[in-house]
Amino acid sequence: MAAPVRGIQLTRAEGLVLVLETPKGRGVFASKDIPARTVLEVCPVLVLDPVENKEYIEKTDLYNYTYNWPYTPTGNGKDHLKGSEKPPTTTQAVILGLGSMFNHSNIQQNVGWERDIANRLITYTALRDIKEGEELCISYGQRLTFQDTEADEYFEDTGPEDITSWLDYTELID
Ligand SMILES: C[S@@+](CC[C@H](N)C(=O)[O-])C[C@H]1O[C@@H](n2cnc3c(N)ncnc32)[C@H](O)[C@@H]1O
Repeated sequence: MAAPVRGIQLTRAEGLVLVLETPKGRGVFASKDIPARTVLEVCPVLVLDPVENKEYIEKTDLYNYTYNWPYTPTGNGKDHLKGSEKPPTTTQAVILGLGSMFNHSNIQQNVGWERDIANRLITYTALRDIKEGEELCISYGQRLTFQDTEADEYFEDTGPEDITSWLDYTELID
């Protein structure tokens, strides 16, 4: 009998489909009801060298797919960004698997994610019960690199009385 394989358990929940043409490009949707707290996907990540990221990746479309990731300086001085005396403590990471396909929503965020720094993984989990047909969305935060298709809805939802949201909104369209 073969020895058991030791490794990290990878998960992809059932009931996830990739829809190719949505107003946000491709997106992940539920093809069946998904209960809250379901682990949707465990994604390995590729942590980028900060200098390579700055010099190359940031100039490509991949820039729109990377996540912030902590960086431990090598100590060899080769990871200093141009003009900086100190090595960076953060870099960017490319998320493999379905992780890179989750679109952003401020108003319908239903997926949370957590970094596992030591194992270079991200785990995506359902934040609430998700109904068949819903898009699965994470929040990218407030500083977006594109025009949010839901920005108007977000504004209508929060209203100008809510000064914090108003400021967030103006930041998005700057
Ligand atoms: C990580 S990718 C997500 C997958 C992407 N839709 C695709 O087709 O490859 C991020 C990109 O998706 C698009 N996107 C994500 N959320 C969006 C939103 N709320 N409004 C408009 N575009 C969005 C933007 O083009 C963004 O740069």
